[in-house]
Amino acid sequence: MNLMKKFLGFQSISTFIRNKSYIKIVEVGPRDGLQNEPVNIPTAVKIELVDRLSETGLNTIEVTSFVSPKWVPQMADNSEVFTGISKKKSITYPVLVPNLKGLDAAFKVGAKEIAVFLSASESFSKKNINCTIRESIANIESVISKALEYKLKVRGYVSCVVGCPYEGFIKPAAVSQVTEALLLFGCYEISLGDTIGVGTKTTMENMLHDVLSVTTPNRLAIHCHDTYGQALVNIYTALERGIAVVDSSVAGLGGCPYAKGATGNVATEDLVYMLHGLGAETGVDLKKLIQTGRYISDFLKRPPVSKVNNALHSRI
Ligand SMILES: CC(C)(COP(=O)([O-])OP(=O)([O-])OC[C@H]1O[C@@H](n2cnc3c(N)ncnc32)[C@H](O)[C@@H]1OP(=O)([O-])[O-])[C@@H](O)C(=O)NCCC(=O)NCCSC(=O)C[C@@](C)(O)CC(=O)[O-]
Repeated sequence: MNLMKKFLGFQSISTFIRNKSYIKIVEVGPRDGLQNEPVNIPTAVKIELVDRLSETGLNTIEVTSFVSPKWVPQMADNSEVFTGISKKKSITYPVLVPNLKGLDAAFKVGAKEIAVFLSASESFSKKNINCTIRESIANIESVISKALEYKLKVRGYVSCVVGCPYEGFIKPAAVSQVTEALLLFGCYEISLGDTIGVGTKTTMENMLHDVLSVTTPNRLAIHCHDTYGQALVNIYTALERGIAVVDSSVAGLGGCPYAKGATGNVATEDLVYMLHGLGAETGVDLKKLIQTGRYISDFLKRPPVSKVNNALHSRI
C-alpha cells in the first residue's frame, strides 16, 4: 500500500514536471542573502554579483531592498546598486519595499516591480517592521494601491508560514488569511516563506492544503530557508501541489536580521541541480551559477553553503 502510494506520488510529480516543464526561479541572494551579512559589502561587489547572476540564465533577480537603513544598514546603498547594475531586457529586477517611503524611492530609480511583505506571525511582524499584522495590512494596502497607480508589478511575501522564531508553530489559517489579503490588494503572486527553515514535509503539506483552499497554485511561489536541511524536500512538496515558482539564493547566502539563528535560503545551485534532475527546465546554466556562487563566497571568505557548488566546483 505504502509502495503504491509512493509510486503514485512519483507519477504525479513527473507528470506535473512534464506538463509544466519550466520552473521559474526567483533569485533572492543579492537582497535576502546579503541583508544579514555582518561585514560591509562594497556597492561594487553587490553590482558585480547581480551582473554575474544576469549572465546565468536566471530571469528574475531581487536586487536590493528600500527599507530603513537604521533597521537594515547593509541595504543602505539600494539606489546605487539598482542604478549601477547592467539591466537586461529579458530579466526582471524586483526590489523589496516596506512602506510608501520605500516605494517612492524605488520608483524614483526606475524599479518596474516591487515586493511587499506581511507576516503570518504577530510577534515576527512587530520585530521585523515594528507593527501588528493588522497595522501592516493597512500599510501594505496603501503601498500596493500606489504601486499599481505607478504601473508597477507587485509580488507579495508571507513570512513565517510554518514557524516563527518567537511564537513557534504558526496555524495554516493565519497564512491563508494574509495570503488572501495580499491577493485581494493586487499582488500577482504570493511567495510563501519558511523564514526560519523549520518546515517539514508534513507541516508544509498542511499549510499548502489550507492556502490552496483560498487560491490556486499559479498564484503562489515557495521560499524556503534551509536552516534544518529540509528546504529541498519542502520545495518538492510545493512542486507536487503544482507550484511552479521557487525562490532561492546563490551559494545559499542569507538569513533574516530579525529571525535569530535562521540561515540562508536554499542554494540556487542545489535547486537547479534537483530541478534538472527531475527533467524540469530552468533556463539556468549551472556552471555559470557555480562560478557566481564562488565569486561572492570568495569575497565573504567562506565556502558556499551549496553542496552542489562544493561538489562540482573543482570539476568545471
Ligand atoms: C518598516 C520600518 C521602516 C518601520 O520602522 P519604524 O522605526 O517603525 O518607522 P519610522 O517610520 O519611524 O522610520 C524610522 C526611520 O527610518 C526611516 N525610514 C522609514 N522607512 C524608510 C524607507 N523605506 N527607506 C529609508 N528610510 C526609511 C524614517 O524616515 C525614519 O528616519 P528618521 O526620521 O529617524 O531619520 C522598519 O521596521 C524597516 O525598514 N523594516 C524592514 C526590516 C527588514 O528589511 N527585514 C528583512 C526583510 S523581510 C524578510 O527578510 C522576510 C522575507 C521577505 O525574506 C521572506 C522570508 O524569508 O520568509
